[in-house]
Amino acid sequence: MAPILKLPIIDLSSPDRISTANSIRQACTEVGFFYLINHGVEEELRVRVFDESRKFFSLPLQLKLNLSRKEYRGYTPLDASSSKSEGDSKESFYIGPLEDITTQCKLNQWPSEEILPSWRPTMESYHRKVLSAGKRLLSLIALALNLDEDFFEKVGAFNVPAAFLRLLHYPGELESSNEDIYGASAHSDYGMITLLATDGVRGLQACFILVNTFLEKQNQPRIWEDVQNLEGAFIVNIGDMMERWTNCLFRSTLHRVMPAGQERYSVAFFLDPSPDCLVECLRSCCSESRPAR
Ligand SMILES: O=C(O)CCC(=O)C(=O)O
Ligand SMILES: [Fe+2]
Repeated sequence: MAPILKLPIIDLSSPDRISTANSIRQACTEVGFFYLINHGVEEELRVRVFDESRKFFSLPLQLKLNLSRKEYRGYTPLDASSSKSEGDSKESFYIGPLEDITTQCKLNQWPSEEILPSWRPTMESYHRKVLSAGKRLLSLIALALNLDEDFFEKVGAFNVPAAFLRLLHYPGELESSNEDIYGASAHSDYGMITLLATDGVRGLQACFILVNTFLEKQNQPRIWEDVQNLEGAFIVNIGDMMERWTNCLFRSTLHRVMPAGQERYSVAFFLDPSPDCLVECLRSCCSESRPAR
């Protein structure tokens, strides 16, 4: 059994924004993971998203394959989700930005209304709500970085945010006893922030290492700790782009999903800046003694 990682709890609705920002700074510099509570996404909506996700993944494979992933939107079956030889035992479905001034909004794929009538409105509603929570969280993250609260808005990160919802299903029964098969093998997320909801089945682990530079990370022994679910909270983690944006002040922490011997569902929301937003070392994160990397 891996030790349990104790994560800080951040209250998105706390009136004391300065102290919340300080807690976020500590969480992001030390672990790169925290729980987010009072985020405004109703429990009832989360339950519906998981219900609809279960319904979709229970459909016959051919129906799911009709929505095979194109332009980062749609269905990825088991075994094809990883390019690594070890393989990840999961299937997934991506939903991209909903409101988009480019053609991107037409790229989303939706299961037919005859088969899953509430699917699209449920996912759209969740996408909008989590995006709104994510933007509010980023205003606190800006404060945590000694920037103006509306910094990310001002630099255009929210013009057309690259906000992707990823529904995940880990089937549980493994066809192989191969120890190299994971639910999701070790990775860091590539973007700004991720807001993750799980069904409570264990499996998620984060890797805690003391150093925080890209090269040094490769050579460190990996110590894995369990990230437990906290009822009603999002598990938030920092991605690689945010690590770079902050000159490696914030950590993009390696994580993975171990097979739990049980079916598992999760829903990740990856919030990245608008593609036209310039990402360059934040002025509050560099100094003479800490030059931009
Ligand atoms: O399923 C999970 O708990 C984590 C998923 C994840 O890390 C990802 O999709 O990037
Ligand atoms: Fe991840």
